[in-house]
Amino acid sequence: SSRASKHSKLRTIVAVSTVGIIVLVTTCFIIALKIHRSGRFPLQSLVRKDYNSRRDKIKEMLGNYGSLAPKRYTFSHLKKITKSFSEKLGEGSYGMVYKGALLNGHHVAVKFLRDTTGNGEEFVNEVISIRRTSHVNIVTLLGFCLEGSKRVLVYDYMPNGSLEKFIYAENSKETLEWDKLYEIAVGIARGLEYLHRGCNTRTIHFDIKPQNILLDQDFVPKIADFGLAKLCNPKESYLLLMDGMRGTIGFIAPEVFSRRFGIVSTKSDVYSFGMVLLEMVGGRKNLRESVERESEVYFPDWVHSHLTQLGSLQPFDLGPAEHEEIAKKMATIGLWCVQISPASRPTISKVLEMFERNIDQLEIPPKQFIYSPIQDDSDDERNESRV
Ligand SMILES: Nc1ncnc2c1ncn2[C@@H]1O[C@H](COP(=O)(O)OP(=O)(O)OP(=O)(O)O)[C@@H](O)[C@H]1O
Repeated sequence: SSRASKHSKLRTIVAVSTVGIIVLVTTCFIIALKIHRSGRFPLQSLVRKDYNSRRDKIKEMLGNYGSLAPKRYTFSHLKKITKSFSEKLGEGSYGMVYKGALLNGHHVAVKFLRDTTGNGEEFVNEVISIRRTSHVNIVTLLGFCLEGSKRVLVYDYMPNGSLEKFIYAENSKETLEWDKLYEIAVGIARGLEYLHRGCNTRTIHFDIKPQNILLDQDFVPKIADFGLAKLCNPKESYLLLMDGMRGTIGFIAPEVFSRRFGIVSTKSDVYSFGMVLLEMVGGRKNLRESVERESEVYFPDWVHSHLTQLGSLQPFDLGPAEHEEIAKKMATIGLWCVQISPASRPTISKVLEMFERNIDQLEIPPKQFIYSPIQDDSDDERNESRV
């Protein structure tokens, strides 16, 4: 019987302690819930404080630039102005691009960035710097959206799309006249000169190619995708650049790939610009591809030998003499820009000077051997920076 009474005592103790623990846990839960509801829960206020201080910081950063600051859009607003992202303009290495119309009717291109780097403040800093890079030949960034992991840029919409469409046009309606092509070439060079010399910080674009030259309603060229390499994962962007080279051979300057020097400079942009010029000359009649396919001659070499041996660009059917002059001028400047050694290439300001001259005042550069080893001209490059 003493064992039975011990058992019953033990059961009582266990029951009482269980009830005690349940009461204690419930009480703690109710107290925590009350504090939470009152908004005085310390952890919650810490999180809120941090969120508020980041929001205030971003507001302050934008406030410092007054009307020059990029506009901040909410995601729901972007959804509304793009009619729930219904009109896709395309997809590039940085993400999807959709067409939208602001409430005042102004058309915009809304670009979703994927694989972005840095925190919100770093993102806003870069966005401010892109916005401040303002020039008639650079696509205008109007604003951005930053909500959680969503990072979106809002640009002016360019109704004539990219230069690529016109260079390789099959349809004669989409072919641009030589004087228009020439104006576009000069416009791109002006935009590049601004990036290299005119804006607050010397800037290398890294990815000048016809797809990144957009045309407004009057065919004024605007350099696009400027500054994005800094906003998105750099490793990824670098790999994408390499893809770009494979896809559109020669647009990335050879030194960008040189593991030996790893040096890029404003002259790397000049190289890409030269390739764009040559594409404009050769692509207009879709000649480049047929030259390379039929003769296996690298197109810049083909242009070089025609200019030096024949003094003309036959078999182009260039029409009036002034067209031939424009084509020869663009080709000659293009050849100077694609010199293998960055030191032999002109600066972009020099390129603009060359555009001012007559064709007979322009020398044809020495022939280049694209596969020859790259010289170490790192001393010549005062403006260089490392990849
Ligand atoms: N501001 C804009 N106005 C009109 N169309 C645009 C604008 N920005 C981009 N697009 C179009 O959206 C598509 C995707 O552009 P995006 O710049 O993202 O990629 P891309 O330049 O084609 O390729 P990559 O990013 O690899 O250089 C392209 O067809 C481009 O012409």
